[in-house]
Amino acid sequence: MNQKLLLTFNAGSSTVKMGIFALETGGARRIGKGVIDFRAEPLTFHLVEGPAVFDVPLVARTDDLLHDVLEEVFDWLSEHYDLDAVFAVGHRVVHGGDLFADAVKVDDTSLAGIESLVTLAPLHQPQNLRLIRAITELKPGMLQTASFDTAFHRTQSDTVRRFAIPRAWFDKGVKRYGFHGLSYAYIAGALNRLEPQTAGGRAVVAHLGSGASLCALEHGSSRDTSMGFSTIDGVPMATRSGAIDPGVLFHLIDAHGLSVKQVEEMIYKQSGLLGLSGISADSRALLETPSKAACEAIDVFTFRIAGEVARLAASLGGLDTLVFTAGIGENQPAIRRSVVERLRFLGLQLDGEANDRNEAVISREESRVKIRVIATDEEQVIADDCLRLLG
Ligand SMILES: Nc1ncnc2c1ncn2[C@@H]1O[C@H](COP(=O)(O)OP(=O)(O)O)[C@@H](O)[C@H]1O
Ligand SMILES: CC(=O)OP(=O)(O)O
Ligand SMILES: [Mg+2]
Repeated sequence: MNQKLLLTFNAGSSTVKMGIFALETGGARRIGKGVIDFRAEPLTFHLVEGPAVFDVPLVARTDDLLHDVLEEVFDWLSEHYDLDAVFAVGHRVVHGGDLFADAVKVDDTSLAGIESLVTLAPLHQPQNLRLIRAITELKPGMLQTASFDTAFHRTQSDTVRRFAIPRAWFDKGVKRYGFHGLSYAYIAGALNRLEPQTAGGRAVVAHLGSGASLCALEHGSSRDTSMGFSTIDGVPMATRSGAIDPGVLFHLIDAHGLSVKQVEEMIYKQSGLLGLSGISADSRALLETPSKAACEAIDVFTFRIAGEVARLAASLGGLDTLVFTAGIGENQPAIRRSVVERLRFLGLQLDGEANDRNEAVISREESRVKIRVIATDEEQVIADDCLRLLG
């Protein structure tokens, strides 16, 4: 009998990451990964199968229905894998609000719940829903599960989750939820394997990708995080502003006549590294560009990240471990160096050579805080959730 397969979808703000997992005794083992890059023109499917890497330009366009894109990707995948052996599909869904404390099977009820949260994550939730619907259409009867970014943060106290606005709004759901929970769950598991006694103790994890946030972990449980009600809050990102004085938004609307939609577009899509530099949303490009604006964009980015590490350390009452993860955190030594240098006053000491080589531990022996680089794997968390739910 053919080996059973499981697919995972992780729709972020700019890419859809796919995982192909084989079912084995003991769990799901990754055998392939793909990325559909919505920033590329033409749309590109990037497949990694062991040591082999394929880059396939797609005929489908960015504005085509996702199901056209997926059909083309599945055609391509079927040359490498027996797609008839796929027994389930697991999805990352960014917002679970107060409705979902854990991963769920997708059915009419859970789908309605996911849909009711669209306005809370306009950059992500619609894409998550489009993927679920496209699979339902392309593979009728396929078992699907949803794993929520927000669920990991449900261990936070109400003090952390409250905004200082009239308290009735908290009861109506206006509160800090936190995101990137699948990534933090993976890192908490990795810290637990590395340091079984303490799971890193009081740890701050910096998830720095296109979207970026930081999380305060106490022995592996979330206590605080930089993203709050929406995926805008916290540190600046590729195209999102990060936390901004709400007075700026009132001013743009009242004094400059911008519509709420225009402000939303600006804050989600034209700000962050892109807005600050006027050059690129990709920190790689900015580090290579010798211009004042590019330098300033990186400076603001690392300044705000270091500030958030210090705030979260205060939230934890101390700091034992700092972890860098996601695209930038795992691969960009210059950004890590700049963040850590700003935190020397907290006793952080970087091993410059280990940092330049992207090693697993990049702090010096005498550093008061251990600094680690851990590659995150949100798809593994989705696959594990999916297996657990479907038994
Ligand atoms: N190999 C790499 N080297 C340097 N930077 C990278 C690399 N891969 C990704 N990045 C950086 O990480 C960002 C994307 O991170 P990622 O975690 O994949 O984000 P997301 O899941 O939010 O799309 C890119 O914009 C780029 O700046
Ligand atoms: C929540 C979020 O910002 O996700 P991503 O980094 O994948 O865009
Ligand atoms: Mg991501």
